[in-house]
Amino acid sequence: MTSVTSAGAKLRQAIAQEQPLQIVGTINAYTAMMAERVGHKALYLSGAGVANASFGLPDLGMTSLNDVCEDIRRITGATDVPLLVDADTGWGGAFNIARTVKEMTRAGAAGFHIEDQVAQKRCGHRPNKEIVTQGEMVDRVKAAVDARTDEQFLIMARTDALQQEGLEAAIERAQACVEAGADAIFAEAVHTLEQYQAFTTALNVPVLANITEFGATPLFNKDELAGVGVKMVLYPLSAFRAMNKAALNVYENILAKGDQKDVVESMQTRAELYDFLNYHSFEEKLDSLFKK
Ligand SMILES: C[C@](O)(C(=O)O)[C@H](CC(=O)O)C(=O)O
Ligand SMILES: [Mg+2]
Repeated sequence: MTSVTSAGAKLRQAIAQEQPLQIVGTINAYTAMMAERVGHKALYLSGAGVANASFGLPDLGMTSLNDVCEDIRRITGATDVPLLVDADTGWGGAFNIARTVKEMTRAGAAGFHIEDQVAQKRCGHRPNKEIVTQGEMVDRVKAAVDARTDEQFLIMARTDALQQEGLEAAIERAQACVEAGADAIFAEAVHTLEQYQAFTTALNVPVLANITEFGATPLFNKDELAGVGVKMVLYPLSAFRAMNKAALNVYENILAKGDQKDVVESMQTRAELYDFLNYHSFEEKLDSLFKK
């Protein structure tokens, strides 16, 4: 096996090895550690996740490059698994996109996806999205490819064109992005396996399926997606949604009952928490460094 050095190289290797590669959203460093421990080979930092979880904001292009880089650093500082990052629209013109590539690489990201929505973007599964021209999207990709400091950093082009312009136009955009140097394609808000098949047949780079809940895409199984040539399956906010529901239940219970006895069963124990954190090895280090 060739030696793997950069985060980008690790992500490319994972895409080549896993069929398809499952990429799970991790909202913070600790959930990333749990995902790593149970065996996930690729992690994801969601733009919606940064906005919702870190800032209490909707996913409408209100967070900045620095906001996202802070969360990247926290996750890549705690795990060795490659992290794919949501770069939304790249936050501006060619030079801004170049900074996005460089800063995300410095923060430890393995790759990003950049999309063809207008700056005032929306969640990909909401109605009334607006997209930039194919030419402008191709320029975004070119700027990203040109700015790479780690040649293995994965540049994934996301197209939101299916909703407004239909399948053929979306595929044509994706092809233009590949010609401009995109390493992979994120086909957003796809409805059927046949549509995924059309993307994968037309493209000679890996295609990602975004299997986000309560959206436009049915919850296809990874084997169904592999069957139509999809190489990466994304679960951007699945754990976040589950965490939110669990937390809400705890808050409501404490208020209603005056204690948390009824919800303790739903909690991760202190021992489990410490295990994922390698807490005891830190304590042992303290003991050996500062023996009384
Ligand atoms: C993948 C996504 O871009 C994200 O920010 O996680 C979102 C996910 C979601 O809102 O469910 C998107 O698909 O736009
Ligand atoms: Mg997003």
